[in-house]
Amino acid sequence: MDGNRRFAKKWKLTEGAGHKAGFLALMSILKYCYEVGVKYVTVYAFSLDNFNRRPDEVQYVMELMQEKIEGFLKELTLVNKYGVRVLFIGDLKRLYEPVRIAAEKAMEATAKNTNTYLLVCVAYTSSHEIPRAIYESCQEKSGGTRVMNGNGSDNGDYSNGDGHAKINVVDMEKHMYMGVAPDPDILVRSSGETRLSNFLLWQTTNCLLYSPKALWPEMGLREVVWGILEFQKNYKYLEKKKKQA
Ligand SMILES: CC(C)=CCC/C(C)=C/CC/C(C)=C/COP(=O)(O)OP(=O)(O)O
Repeated sequence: MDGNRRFAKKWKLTEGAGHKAGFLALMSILKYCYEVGVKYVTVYAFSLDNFNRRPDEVQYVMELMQEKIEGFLKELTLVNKYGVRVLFIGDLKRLYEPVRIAAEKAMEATAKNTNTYLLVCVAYTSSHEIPRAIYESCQEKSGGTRVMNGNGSDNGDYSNGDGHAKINVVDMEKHMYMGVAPDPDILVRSSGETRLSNFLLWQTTNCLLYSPKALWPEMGLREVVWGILEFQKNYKYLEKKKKQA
């Protein structure tokens, strides 16, 4: 969701108002996605790197998240009627505690829904997710026992006993935060940016990158429809690439 602060600057608003406008845009995009039948939507709401921003901005975004998740919890009847399951993805212990508590409540309250999935990446970066999945996979394979490697020195490897941790893609995907969802078909980055910024690096090998010029708060139905048309145009090619992988 790139461009909240630039949107604020453009309209001479406070930075916080830019983030609020970003949240409103998110709500309308989610509604359009629901209407056109997108089953999985993943949003990059706050990266681990975003914690390095000015403390007052971090606090503002955390408070905004808390307010919105708590508001969401008050609408559970409607949420469950539409069958929306919400999952917060990332190193949740890095969140401000009230946000983490509200996020955990939202996950628990929607855990049985299967109609549509909203994955909210918070305190997330791929460069945290991938090494963590390697570590967890190795630990699982070695039964959590730290063993000596081949030359007898304990270098911190987790191994199955012969000096090598035998992990594969299936092990890794089991331990990825994003293992709960299929790989995305389209990655939308607003503001015309084409950098991935440490988002879903493992999951986007055969994914279409779509980068509309609109700043995130300006995103609307036009961008959703255009993104889907772009995907349809490239569908056969992307499917062929997936099969070759
Ligand atoms: C509950 C829930 C999902 C809440 C979402 C809250 C929200 C809108 C978070 C976005 C924060 C953020 C770092 C946006 C990126 O724009 P930017 O600040 O990097 O803007 P810039 O690219 O113009 O600098």
